[in-house]
Amino acid sequence: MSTPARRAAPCAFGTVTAMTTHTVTLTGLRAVYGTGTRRVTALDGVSTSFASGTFTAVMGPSGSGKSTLLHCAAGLDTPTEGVVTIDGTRLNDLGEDELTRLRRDRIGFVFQAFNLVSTLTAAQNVELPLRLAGRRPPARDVTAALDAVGLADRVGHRPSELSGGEQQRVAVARALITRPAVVFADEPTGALDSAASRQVLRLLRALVDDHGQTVVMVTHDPAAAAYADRVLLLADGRVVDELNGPITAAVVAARIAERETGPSSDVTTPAGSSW
Ligand SMILES: Nc1ncnc2c1ncn2[C@@H]1O[C@H](COP(=O)(O)OP(=O)(O)OP(=O)(O)O)[C@@H](O)[C@H]1O
Repeated sequence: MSTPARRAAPCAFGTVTAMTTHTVTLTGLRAVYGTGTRRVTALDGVSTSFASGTFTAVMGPSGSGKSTLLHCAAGLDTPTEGVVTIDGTRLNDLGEDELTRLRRDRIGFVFQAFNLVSTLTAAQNVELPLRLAGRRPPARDVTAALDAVGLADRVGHRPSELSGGEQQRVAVARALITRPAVVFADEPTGALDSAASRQVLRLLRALVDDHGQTVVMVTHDPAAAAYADRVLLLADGRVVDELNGPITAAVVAARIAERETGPSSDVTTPAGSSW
């Protein structure tokens, strides 16, 4: 699957291969909660990076540290140790106000529970991050954002007047309105039926392919992970496996099953996979 980070770019002297840059870099992340008998190591030395214009799925058993990884990478949580860099900025060096600004301006969030404001219309929800930053986006920008997620005809609808899939697409439009460096999605299809899930996943995929957006998504669902370019598998707070394209739901499911029960012989792994 081609992505903007890997595309060959034309230039005055012919064609050059674009260099991969990494929008998000995590180095030696540890996250420890509680003390004494209540002490939990949620992340235990995670180092990885997310290339610009790529789609990464983060998977692993319940309690393996997926949400903690996402929250630390997004500056919502502070790791006990380690460094997070987004778009060249070290989060560790930022004060609370600067961190709030970075989250608001450079990061898009999509959560399982859409988190829309029920009294606001779709358009008002989309423009909310900019309003909170004291900016008033032109109406055409808001309409364009809703158009991009296939909801140009739902601009004036309130969340209760939209289906779950439509609400999540409003949340994706809201995540994009600031043109963020990276979109973090925490189980974005967890509350959706399979048809609505596919729409949201196709949308995230299209953002990567057509606009060079960087997307990092936590999911439990191998079918959702199959939309990604790369799958990271966590266990006990560590990255224990990695799968690079071509990725199918069957391959992801087989790799997860292998980790739980040992190798299976009935699913073949495509060349290039590297768990
Ligand atoms: N604020 C916190 N205080 C104490 N322990 C926490 C906190 N946040 C997470 N943990 C613990 O850290 C571990 C990792 O949690 P995390 O939510 O990152 O896992 P997860 O892989 O996202 O799980 P799930 O798939 O169930 O959502 C768990 O054992 C959890 O109980």
